[in-house]
Amino acid sequence: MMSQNLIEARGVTMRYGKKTAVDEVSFSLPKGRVVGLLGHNGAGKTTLMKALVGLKGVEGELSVLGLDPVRERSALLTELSYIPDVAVLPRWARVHELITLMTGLQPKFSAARAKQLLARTSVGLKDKVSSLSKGMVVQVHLALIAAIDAKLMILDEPTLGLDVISRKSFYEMLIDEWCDGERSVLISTHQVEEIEALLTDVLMMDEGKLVLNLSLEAMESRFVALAHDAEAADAVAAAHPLLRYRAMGGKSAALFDGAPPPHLEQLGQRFRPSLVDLFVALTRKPELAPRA
Ligand SMILES: Nc1ncnc2c1ncn2[C@@H]1O[C@H](COP(=O)(O)OP(=O)(O)OP(=O)(O)O)[C@@H](O)[C@H]1O
Repeated sequence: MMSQNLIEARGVTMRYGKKTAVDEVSFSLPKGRVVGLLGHNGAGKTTLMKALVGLKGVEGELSVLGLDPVRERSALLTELSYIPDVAVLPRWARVHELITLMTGLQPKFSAARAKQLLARTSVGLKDKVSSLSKGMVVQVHLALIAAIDAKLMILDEPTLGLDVISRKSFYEMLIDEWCDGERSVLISTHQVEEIEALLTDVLMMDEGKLVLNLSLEAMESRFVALAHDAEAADAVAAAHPLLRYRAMGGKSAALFDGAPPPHLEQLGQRFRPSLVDLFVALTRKPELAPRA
């Protein structure tokens, strides 16, 4: 029977020569989710996304929208909205020409919908791509792919190089205009803080491995942060938290997977850890990683 999930990955491994870029990754992506794919530079995010759109084959099992991404790539591409990390729009083109181009290329693309989405932005249909700012180009790109009637959108670092206002309007357009409770979107990004409020789920990669696959709700009930005074530091350290850090206001804090031991709870104050704290705890900082 065909799976209800938009993505099913079982033991997906991907290599470049001897380098394992994606290591035994398994996850399912149901409909109606906004999933953040997080990881340091080189963690394997782009490589995994390449597999999802059939640009690179995998060892293991991978199904996207019920299709084999490599063998059934052309069918898959009509059902998918995708912006790669190297996305460029032809600089010579005018926006209305891009709409015409998409109409010819994508059976599920709606020109009327693209125009409606562009009306949200300050971009005109007659504008040339070369005259647009980086932020405007990314908005045009989003309008074009969000006008595809698809169930799944894959965005590889879509807001790279944009200022905070442009990033905000990008995500607003994505959530308002594309997410409808049925469609799902998988977004890779380094802007962990900014994206936390948008996400329903998080996938965290570290050196090719999936180190966390969790809904934000589950994250809140599973991980506990404890703010404590300096005097409690030794007792906290003895309980081997995932991470010890400075929380807001400079107070010492520790992050636990599960409830901290009862004797510690009395020494501190529980608070909700942020996704950034969890990210730091679960992924190694590249500058600290020993290289073989
Ligand atoms: N074409 C390639 N040939 C050889 N090795 C590659 C190639 N592309 C990526 N790699 C290696 O695979 C690993 C994963 O790279 P990938 O680009 O998937 O990481 P990423 O998480 O997307 O990083 P970033 O956040 O910097 O974009 C890295 O060690 C990288 O050096």
